[in-house]
Parts: sequence; structure tokens; C-alpha cells
Amino acid sequence: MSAAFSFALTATDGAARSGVISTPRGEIRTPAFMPVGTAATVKAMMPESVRATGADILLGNTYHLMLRPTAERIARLGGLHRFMNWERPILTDSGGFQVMSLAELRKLTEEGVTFRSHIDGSRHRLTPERSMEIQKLLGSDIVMCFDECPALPADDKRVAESMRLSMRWAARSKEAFGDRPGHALFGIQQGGVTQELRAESAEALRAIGFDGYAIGGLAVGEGQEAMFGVLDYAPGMLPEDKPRYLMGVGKPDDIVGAVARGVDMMDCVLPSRSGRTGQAFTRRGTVNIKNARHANDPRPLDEDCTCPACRNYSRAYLHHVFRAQEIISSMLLTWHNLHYFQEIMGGMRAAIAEGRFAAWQAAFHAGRAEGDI
Ligand SMILES: CC1(C)O[C@H]2[C@@H](O1)[C@@]1(COC(C)(C)O1)O[C@@H]2CNc1nc2cc3nc(N)[nH]c(=O)c3cc2[nH]1
Repeated sequence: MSAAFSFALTATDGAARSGVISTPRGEIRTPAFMPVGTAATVKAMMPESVRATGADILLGNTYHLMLRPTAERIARLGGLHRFMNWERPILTDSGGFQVMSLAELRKLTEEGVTFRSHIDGSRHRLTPERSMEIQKLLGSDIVMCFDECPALPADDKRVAESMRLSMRWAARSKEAFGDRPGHALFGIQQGGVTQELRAESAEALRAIGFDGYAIGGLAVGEGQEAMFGVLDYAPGMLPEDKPRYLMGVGKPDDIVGAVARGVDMMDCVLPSRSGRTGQAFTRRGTVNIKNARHANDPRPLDEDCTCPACRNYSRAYLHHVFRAQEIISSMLLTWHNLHYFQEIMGGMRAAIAEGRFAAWQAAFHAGRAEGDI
């Protein structure tokens, strides 16, 4: 265990990188995928099961936890790690994005955002200072700056104004975060899909100085082509010796393309959310288990997968329990999806370390059929 927070790059292969983030709560192998534990749980998973899939770190959300059960209550109970029985690293998002995508009656000013809870309509305010306070109360190991992520489509003027507000909020976040050895504060690059604005944002964040740098403002419906277009230049704008975190991504081929372009960390609700809606990701493509053609199929989701769902259950069984809306359906499909996402990450880490990432990426794409398999 490290007393401090540090990042060591161990190999590069083209733009792809592998490394290790050391924290007082354990190491994070990069490139890393972070399962999303929004309301202090990765839905349908026990923490020990999340760890068994290969996850080194998981994500929590300021927005959800400030509303319920409140950060103050979690702090009184020993912090988020103790509360949810996950003693490894936790990264928490800062709340701005979730306010804009989930809350009602939002009012945005230079000071911050006021909004009504989507749960009970109660009034709340988030500012850079309050977001830092909440993430400190939670005990988060990696804290995200409070930022504003503009909804797309947005014209350049709106994107520029929003980015510059986020940069002012980044400075306030840094000031409020203070000096917390063993804890990290990540800045978040904004600027939409406009290279000049992305460059301005990167320079502003470098001038403030952070322990890591996120690429925000993407995976908001722009599509993979536009996202990759930004990733062709945005990671290289950020300090090479710090972790680069792409927020909210994504599907398996999004993740592979992002790592190929220099991204070190990602998070996405997709594997867990899809697990609950009957969609399984496999190396040969996706399986929509609710389809009738799986009703008599004795095969596992994926013959080559070693997860508990694939070792012990048939597609026929998974089809049955999904149709019957049995809780085990969400458990097994979520476990499989998270296991598969971590298998992709482990495969990329090894391939980068051995200088064979291009071959690994070609094999990844060659094995996949489009659509439902
Ligand atoms: C809100 C929820 C559950 O998270 C998913 C999913 O809906 C949804 C909603 O629209 C689609 C695209 C369909 O996916 O976008 C989320 C995944 N994309 C994403 N997460 C992000 C989180 C972020 N956090 C901060 N602080 N700043 C950002 O710029 C930021 C950008 C992000 N982009």
C-alpha cells in the first residue's frame, strides 16, 4: 500500500499506455475500467463479486449520495468504503453532470447549480466548494472537480462559455480541495468537439495542476465517430505523466478505441445496466437473452468465458429467469458483463506491456459479429 497517490507508466505501444496508480487503499492497474456504484452499490452485485470480476476501483456519485442517504450520514457511519464494504479505491464524480441529466428545475449561475431532487423534489445547491466537501465526507480516494457538461447539440459559443465556467470552477475546486496526502483531485477537460476549445481547456487545467486529468463532455450522444475524432488529439493535450480518464465510456469497442488513443481509465453504467435489461456482451458480439431462440439452448453465453454465469448456467436457464423476472437474472448477467469488461482490460494491459496491442486489437475486432448472436 502506498501512503501517497502516484502514477507510474510501465509501457507504451503506439498511443496506448499501461501503468499502475498507487493509492493508500491499493493499486489500480491501467488501463482500468471502473464499475459504477452510483448509490453505494454496483447494482445486483456484492462488493466481493465486483472484486472477483477483476475490478481494482469503483465509482460513486456525489449527486445521488448527497440526496440519499446524504454525505453527512455516510461520514457519521465511517465513510463510503466502510458503508458499502468496499475497502479498495473509490472515485466519485462531482455531481454536475448528474444534476444536468437527472435533476429537475435546475438553475445554473457562476456560483453553482440549484436544483430539485429527482427523488423527493427537495431543493439543493451544488457549488465547487460543496462538491469538494461532499466528496471529502464520503472519503473518496479520487475526487473529481465540479464542472458543467453542456448537453449536445450546442453551438461553439455555448460550448466555449460552458468550458470557461468549468475552468473557473476547477480553480475553485482545487482551492477547496486543499492539501490531502493520499487523496487525488482530477481536473476535467471540456470543449465539446472543438479542438481549439479542448486545447484552451487543457492549458487552463495544466496551469492549475491536478493529480489526474479527465476528458469530459463526451459520451453524451455525439456518437463513436465524433468521440474518436476528439480522442485522436485530446489525450495528447494532457500531461503525459498523469492518468487520463475518459468519463462515461462505454461499449466494448468504444473502450478498445479509447485505450488505443491513450486513455488510461474509464467508467460506464453499460455493463451493469445492460445486465439488468438482458443484454450480455461477449467476445463474439452481444446476446439479447430474452429472444425466444435462446429458450432451449444448452450452451453458455460464451464457451470461452470463465465467469460463474458461463461456467454453471445455460442460455436456456438465463432466458427463463430473465423472462420470469427473477433477481438471479440481473445477478448473473451483470456479473458476466463486468467480468467480460475486465477481461478486455486485462487483455489490453498484457498486450501493451508485450508490445502487441495492434495484433490484440485486430483479433478483438475479427472475433466480433455485429448485432445479436
Ligand atoms: C446519466 C447516465 C446514467 O450516465 C450515462 C448515461 O446516462 C448517458 C446519458 O446519455 C447517454 C449518452 C445515453 O448515456 O451518459 C452517461 C455516460 N456518459 C457520460 N457520463 C459522464 C459523466 C461526466 N461527469 C462529469 N463530472 N463531467 C463530464 O463531462 C461527464 C461526461 C459524461 N458522459
